[in-house]
Amino acid sequence: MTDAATVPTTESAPHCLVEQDGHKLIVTMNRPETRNALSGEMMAIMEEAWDRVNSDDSIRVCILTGAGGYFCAGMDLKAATKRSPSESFESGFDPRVIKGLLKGFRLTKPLIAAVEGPAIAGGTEILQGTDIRIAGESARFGVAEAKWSLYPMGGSAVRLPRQIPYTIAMDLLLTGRAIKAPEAKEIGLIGTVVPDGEALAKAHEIADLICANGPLAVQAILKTVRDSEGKHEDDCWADDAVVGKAVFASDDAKEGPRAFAEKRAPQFQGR
Ligand SMILES: C[C@H]([C@H](O)CC(=O)SCCNC(=O)CCNC(=O)[C@H](O)C(C)(C)COP(=O)(O)OP(=O)(O)OC[C@H]1O[C@@H](n2cnc3c(N)ncnc32)[C@H](O)[C@@H]1OP(=O)(O)O)[C@H]1CC[C@H]2[C@@H]3CCC4=CC(=O)CC[C@]4(C)[C@H]3CC[C@]12C
Repeated sequence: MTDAATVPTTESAPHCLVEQDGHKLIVTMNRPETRNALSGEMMAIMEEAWDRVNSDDSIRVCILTGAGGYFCAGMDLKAATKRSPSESFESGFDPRVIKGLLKGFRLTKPLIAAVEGPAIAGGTEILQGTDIRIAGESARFGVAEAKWSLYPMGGSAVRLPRQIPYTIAMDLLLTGRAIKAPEAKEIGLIGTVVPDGEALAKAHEIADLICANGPLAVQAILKTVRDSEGKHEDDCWADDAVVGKAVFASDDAKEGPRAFAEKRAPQFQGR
């Protein structure tokens, strides 16, 4: 496996690296000289990676990280000076679905974010499409778009107030100020703070725990959580039962209890 901190960082290097390590797919935004600002190329590679996560049964969990000790500084603001920011919407780009940023498109496998350094604007926006979020203690988060009279088109005006308390979401969205990892954990934007430089290792540790679990159970839990978002709980139980019964009917659901009784690690096949 390539170490993201040692990958080539010239403009000729791919803007995003995708590597499979056993059942894990690691997606690394790779433009460290711009703090991994999002480019069209980077977004296209991420879109392909998300399709691969959803379609490849050998992938059980995905990790999203950034090269060089940075997560992502959002849209490439310098590139945006070369033409009117709104021109991209005139050339067929439909912002109702921004797959690269996981807006209007969801993964069927868990996505873990490993954040070091800045995760600003689009960087904090894509974070909101991840399931488990780990950050080095000096990582910085914020939705800076309003500072440049831009709009958080990655979905934050809709998602952020659903993911963290309303008044804090409004403070972050309207001021554009950045917060450090301990505060981000306090408000529930991220789940775990580790010493700087250890976010990726922690993400692998958590990914390994998930990979050892029954993949059908993991994906079913994710599906129910996603499908029940925003619904009254009484409107969820019918689907919850269908999804749960399918997991209980699987070979893996026989293997799990058998492994427990035989005092050995289960060998799940995903069927
Ligand atoms: C619409 C969405 C989204 O909602 C909009 C945005 O994301 S707006 C982006 C706002 N970003 C910021 O405010 C961050 C700005 N940067 C900073 O504040 C700081 O640099 C930092 C805190 C990140 C780091 O600080 P440091 O002190 O550590 O480092 P610093 O010295 O400042 O920087 C080091 C060098 O890095 C350069 N740098 C940093 N950030 C950027 C940046 N954002 N862009 C360019 N360069 C950056 C800095 O200048 C330094 O360089 P030097 O040379 O050393 O000076 C949009 C989100 C994704 C968009 C889509 C992306 C793909 C597309 C491509 C197209 O062609 C069409 C459009 C689109 C589809 C596009 C559409 C909009 C989005 C969906």
